[in-house]
Order: sequence, then structure tokens, then C-alpha cells
Amino acid sequence: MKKWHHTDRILAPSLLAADWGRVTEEVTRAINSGADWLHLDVMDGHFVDNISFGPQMIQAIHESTDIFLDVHLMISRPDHYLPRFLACGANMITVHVEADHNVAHTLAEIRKAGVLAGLALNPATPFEEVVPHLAHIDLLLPMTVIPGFGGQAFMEDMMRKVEAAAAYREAHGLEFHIEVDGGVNPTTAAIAAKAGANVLVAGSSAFGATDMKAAITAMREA
Ligand SMILES: O=C(CO)[C@H](O)[C@H](O)COP(=O)(O)O
Repeated sequence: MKKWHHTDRILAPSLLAADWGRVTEEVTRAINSGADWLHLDVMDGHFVDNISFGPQMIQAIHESTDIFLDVHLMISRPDHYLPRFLACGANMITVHVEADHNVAHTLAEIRKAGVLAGLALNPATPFEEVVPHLAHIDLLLPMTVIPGFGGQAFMEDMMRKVEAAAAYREAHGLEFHIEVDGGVNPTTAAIAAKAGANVLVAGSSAFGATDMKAAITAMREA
């Protein structure tokens, strides 16, 4: 597996917006359209007001492809479910700072298992809450929508967190990706990249496009 650096521009279509009756074909469509990573949104109906899929689905995708699997756990007690997600072929596991767990311990357990560790924060959570963890993560995800559903509008004011994270990373000589998720399209992709994000998650604007390759190319070029 390639080692990705925070200077790489990474496009990660979110499976949430795919046709779930044809998951294998949809994953192939994303890969053939130029996806770098596949973003997998796990929702438990408790931490967010929606339910998606669990480790069995991720395991099945892992067995059918070798694309980098970027797993976003929007679940309470991610520490409780962690062994199952560590065993399903994820390359990155992102947990929320607001979820009910010992954040530092969960991040350390993810890395100890040889998986990259990401940390997400909701729009209402201030950047300061993730600062103690920035030296121990591989990816920071300031959400650009309230998590739970695709198709929402990009919250541009979240770019303040992206800029703060990029500045902190530079000042402290750290290495982690900055990902944005929610409402990403060619217009907002340019805004996020300018603020310092290098991983762009796109649901509706990627899987929802008739020509996904053109959609991904437009976001990459933007
Ligand atoms: O995490 C998510 C929702 O919580 C999704 O990844 C996100 O909403 C992507 O969908 P879209 O690009 O349609 O906004």
C-alpha cells in the first residue's frame, strides 16, 4: 500500500451516496473514475441520527479491492467496537473527539494495530478540543456538515479550523492529513484546498454523478 503524505491531493468518494444494491460495481466505478481512497461512513443510530453499515460490509469491500479504506466511525463507544473494525481491513480509522471514550487511548490502540488513526470533530466542537491529540494522529477531520446524512450544504466557516490545523501542524513539525467531509463539490473543493485540506470526501457529487470520472477530475482540478 502506498504511503500517502499530507502534500498529496486525495479524492475519497463516500460510499454513503452509492447504489447499495450494487456495492461491488460502485466501488469499481469509483476506482475507475480516479478515486484515491474510499470513504466508509459507519453510523450507529445513536451518535448520529442515521444507521449505515458495520465491519462486515467493510470486510467484504476489503476482500474485493485493494483501494485504501478510510473508515469514519460516527458511533458512540468506538473503543468497544474497535477490535471488530481493526480486523476488517481498514487502512485508516477515524473516531470522533465527542464520542464517549478515552480519545488518547483509542487513538493509541488504532496505531498499535498498524492502522492509521484519524480524529474527527463536529461543526459545534472548537478546534482547541483536538489540540492535545494532534501529535498522535494521522488525519484530522473537521466536519463541514452536521454528520449523519449526505447532500447537505458545505459549512464554509469550518475553514477556520482547517487553517488553524494547518498552521499548528507547520509550527510543530507534525505530519497529518486534513480531511473535509460534507458538501464537497468542485466549488467547495477549491475553498477547502485553499484553506489547507488535502483529503476531500465527496458523496453526492461523486457517486451521484452520471460521469463520476468527470466529477472527480473537476474536483481535483479545482
Ligand atoms: O459523513 C458524511 C455524512 O455524515 C458523508 O461522508 C458526507 O455527508 C458526504 O456526503 P455529501 O458529499 O453528499 O455531503
